[in-house]
Amino acid sequence: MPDDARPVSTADAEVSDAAIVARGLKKIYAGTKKSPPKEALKGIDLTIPRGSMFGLLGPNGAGKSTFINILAGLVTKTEGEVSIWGFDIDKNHRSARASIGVVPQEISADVFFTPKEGLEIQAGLYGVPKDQRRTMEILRALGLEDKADAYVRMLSGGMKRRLLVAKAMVHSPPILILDEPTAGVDIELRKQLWEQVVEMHQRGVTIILTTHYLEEAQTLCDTIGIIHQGEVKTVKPKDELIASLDRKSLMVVPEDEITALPQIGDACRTELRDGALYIDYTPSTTRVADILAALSQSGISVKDLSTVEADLEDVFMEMTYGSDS
Ligand SMILES: Nc1ncnc2c1ncn2[C@@H]1O[C@H](COP(=O)(O)OP(=O)(O)OP(=O)(O)O)[C@@H](O)[C@H]1O
Repeated sequence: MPDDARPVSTADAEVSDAAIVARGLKKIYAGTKKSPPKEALKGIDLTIPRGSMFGLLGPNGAGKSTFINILAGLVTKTEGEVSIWGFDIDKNHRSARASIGVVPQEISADVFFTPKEGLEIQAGLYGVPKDQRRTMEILRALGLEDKADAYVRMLSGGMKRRLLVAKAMVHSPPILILDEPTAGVDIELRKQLWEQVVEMHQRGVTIILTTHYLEEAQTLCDTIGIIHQGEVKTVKPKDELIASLDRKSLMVVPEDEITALPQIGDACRTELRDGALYIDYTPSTTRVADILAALSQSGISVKDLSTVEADLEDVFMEMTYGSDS
């Protein structure tokens, strides 16, 4: 990657410090006789920090694949600017492209080559000189060393996915993008794949992933972007995002059976389930002490209690389905 291709005159220092920067990015797919043009991205601004494990979330049709395909050079943007690792995708196309490895959604493993041959061919396509290739090292990192010379058709589904990750890494890009890498993969294989991705992240690779499994994003990602109907709804560190949802739930196990719901202020929603009392409240306006005082006034003695934090799923619902109305 030539150093002189780095942006020097760009006033925006953020561009050279970020893994990905998109500004006013629009994509309008042309219409056909049967369907009108589709504005899949409506001028999005998005900055993905270097070194992050970034989760790009959004419901079906939100524009995630369109965004990723623009980064991968598979879809042409209609308007706006994008830089990858500081390289503008129009002005420095080759360096921008060399800075990312993309793991596609679909398994399209080439059955005619062994994993080792497949990686060598991919490295050739990226112009990696023979003496700089890391074929066996990459296969080892992805737990495929002993399958280096196997027929690809003999590999399990999980191994084929890991082979796709290996192929995306042949040119040692600083950014790895995984588009729904675990859709339809069973839990054990998903775990294995993530272990390897986490290891790559620990070695310094910036990871960007889209997934439908919010639990996965919550466990793995440090930063989350939510995209909905072609617009970025939010980008925040995960913990901040979850905390920003001013909602918690208190579960109270009473000493004696509760027959009527107690009155606990207007801001709280109460519900009886399986003998326990669930109280949803907004931590910014209601203190747990006030709730406990109200319970005591209603003659309820508390045997046990625990709080349940909001999770990414709650945030996601609020940012997407909540904003439809
Ligand atoms: N080639 C295309 N031609 C026309 N419209 C398209 C094309 N590709 C995608 N779209 C439309 O653009 C919008 C965004 O699609 P995109 O695939 O980017 O969403 P997504 O968030 O990746 O969804 P999913 O999670 O289902 O993959 C959708 O309304 C989709 O129907």
